[in-house]
Amino acid sequence: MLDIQRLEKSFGAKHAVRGVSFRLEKGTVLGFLGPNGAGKSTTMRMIAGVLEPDSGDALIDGKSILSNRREAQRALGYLPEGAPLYEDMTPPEFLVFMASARGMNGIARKNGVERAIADARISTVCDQRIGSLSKGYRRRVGLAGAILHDPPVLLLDEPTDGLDPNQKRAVRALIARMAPHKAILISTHTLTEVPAMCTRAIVVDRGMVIADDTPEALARQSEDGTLEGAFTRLTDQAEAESA
Ligand SMILES: Nc1ncnc2c1ncn2[C@@H]1O[C@H](COP(=O)(O)OP(=O)(O)OP(=O)(O)O)[C@@H](O)[C@H]1O
Repeated sequence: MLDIQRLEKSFGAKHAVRGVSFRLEKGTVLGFLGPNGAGKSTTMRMIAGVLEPDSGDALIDGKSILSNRREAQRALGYLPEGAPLYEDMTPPEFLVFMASARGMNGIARKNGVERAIADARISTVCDQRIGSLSKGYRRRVGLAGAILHDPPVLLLDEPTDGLDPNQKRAVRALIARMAPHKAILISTHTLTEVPAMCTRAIVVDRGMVIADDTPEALARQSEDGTLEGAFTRLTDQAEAESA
């Protein structure tokens, strides 16, 4: 469903993403982990077609984000980091706008907006302007925008960032409900939620994939048996190897 092929990106002298490749099948929730500045958001932006790679490609449901961007983006729901939203709109206005931009009309648009509002649990804030919402609710409006057209592939950049524990649980439950029918890539710094949420985890460091396994197998690589321990060991090791 998602086939990432040797993506590369530099910003001036900074080689941010260095040949990242992986494949993701339906039913997989992949935790995309790595220290600050590892290249996670840059990789996700290239997959989403909002940043041009220097080389490499991403096939979304078989469609190239470079040569068939429109079709590829149709198969993709993307929650960017920070989720820039239209502050003066209410959530339903924003979702109708997004749905129209995606070519959804009539009953399909109405049903899509209603389903996204219910799934993201934002019905209680539908009368408020997005600009007046708390960080957590804005994140959930962004999430509603990403799932609006029920795409087979989801790219969620820190979806639980800024959410309180109840909202985090609600988002994890939503991801679990969607998981059997989709391929989902999630970046997060909250390692404790990875075993419960993800069936697989990739660790990137300095723009390269340095580990790819189940969260349980990764955790077993650490002395204390935790994913945090494995993360520290792997990323410290990467630092030592490149020193
Ligand atoms: N537009 C840009 N211009 C210049 N450098 C950039 C740009 N975007 C990202 N970078 C650099 O590329 C590297 C990777 O950044 P990226 O945001 O992809 O990391 P990340 O893994 O998502 O980090 P975080 O966990 O902090 O969000 C960093 O060194 C960053 O400073």
